[in-house]
Amino acid sequence: MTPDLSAHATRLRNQPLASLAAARAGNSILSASGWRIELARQFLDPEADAALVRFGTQAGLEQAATDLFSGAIVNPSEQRPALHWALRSTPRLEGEAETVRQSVQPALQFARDVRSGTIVSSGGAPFAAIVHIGIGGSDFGPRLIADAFGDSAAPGIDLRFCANVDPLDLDRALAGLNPATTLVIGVSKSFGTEETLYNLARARVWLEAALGDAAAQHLGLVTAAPAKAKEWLGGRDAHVFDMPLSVGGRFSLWSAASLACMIYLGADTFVRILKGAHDMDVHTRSTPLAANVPMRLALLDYWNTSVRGEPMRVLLAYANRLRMLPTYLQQLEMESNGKTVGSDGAAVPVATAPALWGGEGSVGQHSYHQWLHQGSQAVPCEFILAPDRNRDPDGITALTAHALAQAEVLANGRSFADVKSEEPNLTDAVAHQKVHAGGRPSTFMTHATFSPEAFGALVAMYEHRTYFAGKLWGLNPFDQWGVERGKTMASRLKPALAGTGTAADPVTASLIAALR
Ligand SMILES: O=P(O)(O)OC[C@H]1O[C@](O)(CO)[C@@H](O)[C@@H]1O
Repeated sequence: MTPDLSAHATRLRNQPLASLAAARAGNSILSASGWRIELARQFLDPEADAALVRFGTQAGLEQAATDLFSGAIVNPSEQRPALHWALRSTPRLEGEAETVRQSVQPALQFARDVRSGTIVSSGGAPFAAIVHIGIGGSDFGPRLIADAFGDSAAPGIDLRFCANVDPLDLDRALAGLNPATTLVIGVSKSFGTEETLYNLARARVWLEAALGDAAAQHLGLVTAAPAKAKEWLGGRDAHVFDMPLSVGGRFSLWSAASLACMIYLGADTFVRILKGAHDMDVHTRSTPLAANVPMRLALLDYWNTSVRGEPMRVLLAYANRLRMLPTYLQQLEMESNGKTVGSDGAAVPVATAPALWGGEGSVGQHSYHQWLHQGSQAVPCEFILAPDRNRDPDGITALTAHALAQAEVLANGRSFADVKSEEPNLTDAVAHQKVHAGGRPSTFMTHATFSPEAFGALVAMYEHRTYFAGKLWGLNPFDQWGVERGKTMASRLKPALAGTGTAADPVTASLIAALR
């Protein structure tokens, strides 16, 4: 961290956020793809902003963009480029990037064929249900898309998701479905994830019990490991789709991994999502740092977390369509930058990715907003206000008013004097309990006409932000070695759970003894 940045942070730390914000109201706006991003309520002023931009330039953010979009090896520990952006590129590309771009087409065509009735169930009836089986990046993205635009889904198709190895999850997903008209889609980039293989095996038994060999027509597999999928099929047939190796799981919602959504929502809606994301790619690769939305937001993350020491960021999605976005972004940002060792193997000298949590506005106001307003931590918040404009105007006005009010009160607070002047009959004891300290910084994002394109652009913005933030921390945002140890240990504990082995750790051993 440059002494320059920490000096600015110290200088601004005790300045009232309300006055800092008032001085910047309306002139600290970033915009791209129809998204307007207000940064006035951050502990920043023009000097600190300029210092951050200088820091970003020195850190090579613009070169990082060139590296990403030129297919350079930006994932050194796995020696891979990160080509998720190619999946949504409209212009033709070269080499591997073009292969990645083309990889979406077979899934889109399959979706069109299912919707048109060209592809039907083994008995000839149209598919009436889809069960998407996958976990992590092979689940959160498709689930987010399906939930965000489910109101425009094809009538007559019931889409269910299953991720957990808890058998109840699949039982619920299959409950009441008829195997004869159900399509099971298994998504696993590695085709090696225990939860997904467990659920897929059970689903296959469910299909085969009813359909015998015809079950193959009811099974779709999306993976970057076709050989493993073939082995798992054991000579059976199935619809198999490619998921490029150069696309990280948590960056894969643009790929065939979202086949279930392509069928459920229609290929056209999915193509609109890709178009919006591509639009954000064009902004990201062509806009100088100072006005580059993902780069500036990555610098803001570095500022709040590594310079100002904020351990978390709270995402408040004031749009029912985006109610699953916080969960999706938890994986994207925390699995990407939840690390303390750089891609060079050295310890990173500053705090890295903040804990990200949040939920749907205004629902969260009746839950954790009490903590946000009067808790002992003043955490940075991020508002996304993007309701459908063509719905009941009273509701839209109310939602908008609540989002604006929350951001204002978090920043400006409410003093004891304000409380007493507005509610003079209160006892001092109660009046003090109504004081809001304020000083809670926030970013406020709005979009005039939320749409599949706006959605695509938003998610792509977060992807690039995550990449650039990883760059500022000197991390490799595309690997996730930290998830492996738990998986290894889980398989090592199974013999002890079965009573045919022992657990090395005494606490685990006593837990197993109690469980058995
Ligand atoms: O798509 P796969 O290979 O089944 O992996 C699922 C998820 O598991 C992880 O590897 C974490 O365990 C994620 O990165 C990934 O999205």
